[in-house]
Amino acid sequence: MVEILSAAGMRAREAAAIAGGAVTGLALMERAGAEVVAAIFEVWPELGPDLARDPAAEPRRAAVLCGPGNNGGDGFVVARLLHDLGWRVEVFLLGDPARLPPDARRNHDLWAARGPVRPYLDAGAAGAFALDPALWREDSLLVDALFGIGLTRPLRAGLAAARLSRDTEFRLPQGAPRGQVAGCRVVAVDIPSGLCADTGRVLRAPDLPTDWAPFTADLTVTFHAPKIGHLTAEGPAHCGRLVVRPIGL
Ligand SMILES: NC(=O)C1=CN([C@@H]2O[C@H](COP(=O)(O)OP(=O)(O)OC[C@H]3O[C@@H](n4cnc5c(N)ncnc54)[C@H](O)[C@@H]3O)[C@@H](O)[C@H]2O)[C@@H](O)CC1
Ligand SMILES: [K+]
Repeated sequence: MVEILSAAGMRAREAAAIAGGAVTGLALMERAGAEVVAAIFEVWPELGPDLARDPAAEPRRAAVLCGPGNNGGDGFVVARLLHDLGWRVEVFLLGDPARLPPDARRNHDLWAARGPVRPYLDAGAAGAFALDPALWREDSLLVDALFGIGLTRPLRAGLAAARLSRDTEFRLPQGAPRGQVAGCRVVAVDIPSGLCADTGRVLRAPDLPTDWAPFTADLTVTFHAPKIGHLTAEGPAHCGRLVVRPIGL
């Protein structure tokens, strides 16, 4: 029988493994990020490390959106691994690096030795996350690592920022279209940000525009077991292809 977990159930698994000394949180995060990258290449082998690729060819591109918790930490791992495979990676952080939890902070710092961390939102600005649509292609990746199973409060308008899905425009929070990103592939780390892992519903604050939706992923890579939110309510419409990968729990 397939095991389906709540957020609390997943946390209990992780906590038991860490408390039993079988693994550290940092090792779990490294595995989670590595499994996301492995799943990307498994689902889209045409994106995989290709030693025969023309060294003069333009590198593939990824934008990684990292949130303020350990989901963001997974994102920093993904960014580092793709970078080290020769991808051109842009990283955006929602929040203050100094307030990241320790494992996420460690992976932030490992990334920061490789490239800049740009703000996902600018104080007072409509939104800092913006990519030049001309540079984004069908083999580019947008990695959504803003929130995972730790999304506990309703999303407010200011945080909802850009919405992006394949073949649609991406928008700033106020809804102004910013351009087309033709065919860019969207990968959600653990769960598309904005969905509650226990209900599959978007956690909406009253000020969230009614037409706002979480990133619609082409691929969602979750860890150990599917969560209730992947399979119910608004979950299936936002997850795209759901891949469950082991992380050693
Ligand atoms: N050891 C671990 O706990 C592991 C966690 N992993 C990853 O970590 C994730 C869980 O990490 P966390 O528990 O840190 O949770 P998240 O990273 O999902 O989110 C928590 C952060 O989001 C903030 N937040 C919650 N709701 C918000 C809202 N509406 N608006 C703004 N901010 C909000 C919280 O204040 C907190 O800073 C998993 O989904 C998975 O991706 C994996 O790395 C495997 C190991
Ligand atoms: K996510």
